[in-house]
Amino acid sequence: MNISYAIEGRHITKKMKGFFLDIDNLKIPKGFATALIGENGAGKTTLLNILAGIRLDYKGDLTFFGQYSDEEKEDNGTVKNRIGYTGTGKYYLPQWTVKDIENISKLMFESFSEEKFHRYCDELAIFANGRIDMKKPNSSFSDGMKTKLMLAGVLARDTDLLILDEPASPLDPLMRDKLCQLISEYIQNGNGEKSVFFSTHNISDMENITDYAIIMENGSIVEQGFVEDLKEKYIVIKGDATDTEAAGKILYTISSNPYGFEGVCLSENLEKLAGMKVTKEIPTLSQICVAVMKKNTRIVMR
Ligand SMILES: Nc1ncnc2c1ncn2[C@@H]1O[C@H](COP(=O)(O)OP(=O)(O)OP(=O)(O)O)[C@@H](O)[C@H]1O
Repeated sequence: MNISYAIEGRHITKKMKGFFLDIDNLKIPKGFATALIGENGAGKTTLLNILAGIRLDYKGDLTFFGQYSDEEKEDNGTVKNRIGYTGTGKYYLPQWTVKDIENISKLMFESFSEEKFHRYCDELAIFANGRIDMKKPNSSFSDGMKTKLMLAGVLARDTDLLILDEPASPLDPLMRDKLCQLISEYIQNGNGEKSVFFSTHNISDMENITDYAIIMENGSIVEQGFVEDLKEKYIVIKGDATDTEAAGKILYTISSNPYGFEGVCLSENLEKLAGMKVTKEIPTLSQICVAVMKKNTRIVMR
């Protein structure tokens, strides 16, 4: 597969008190949905803020759309217009009404379409009665509604890259499903040119639309790849209690009870389990992520 990249990063570092972001090689493939996964405090928001241009105090080199450096992105409105961002913080001021958000978005972004904004407000069920209340202030929306309003705002523009920081977290299950549908449509309508990079703790909910996954731990990337490749690299193993101890020495991660064990194994180590009575399963992305996070976490897991 000939892959090009929406974002490439080299030696991205950012030092904060008690935390060091240190990413040697970052690649966000173009034309795909990439999930950024990691435990609390791993550095996901810090990284996304650097990529979105919210945080500029970092070291390293970034290239956007295969040609623009980060400085060029900051100086070049065209590049910024191609990127949409939603965050977990206060992106729209509390006193802004929906009309203000619409007017300010129109001023800031050439491609912002009122018609699309209204359509996405409608699709995302931002207004309970189905009628858009342009006078409603941002402060009067619930957290989920605020996130949906931000999503309607970015989707109303003609962008090539969406950077979404935990878009699913405040959404109800129905809206998570809707979010997946919208991300999927965005990628599909882009003919290989549009990409989405989102962080999430809701791996199972977002698994269906995730093409590429990046797993972070303590400021660094500890695993990344296309989901289909990761599902070949790792395998789920289940076996009897009599083999728990021996399997524990081979498996990547293991959990056990008096009846048996379940764990994740690197496929390349599978032959080392020869002689044990085990069953094998293709892992879900969620199982891979939990295994990689367990393996790399500094938290003591019982
Ligand atoms: N403004 C700041 N000043 C000092 N430290 C900060 C600041 N912002 C974040 N940090 C620290 O940087 C580390 C990474 O934080 P970050 O918000 O990027 O993690 P995260 O992976 O997004 O976490 P979560 O999943 O909980 O949202 C944490 O240790 C955090 O305390």
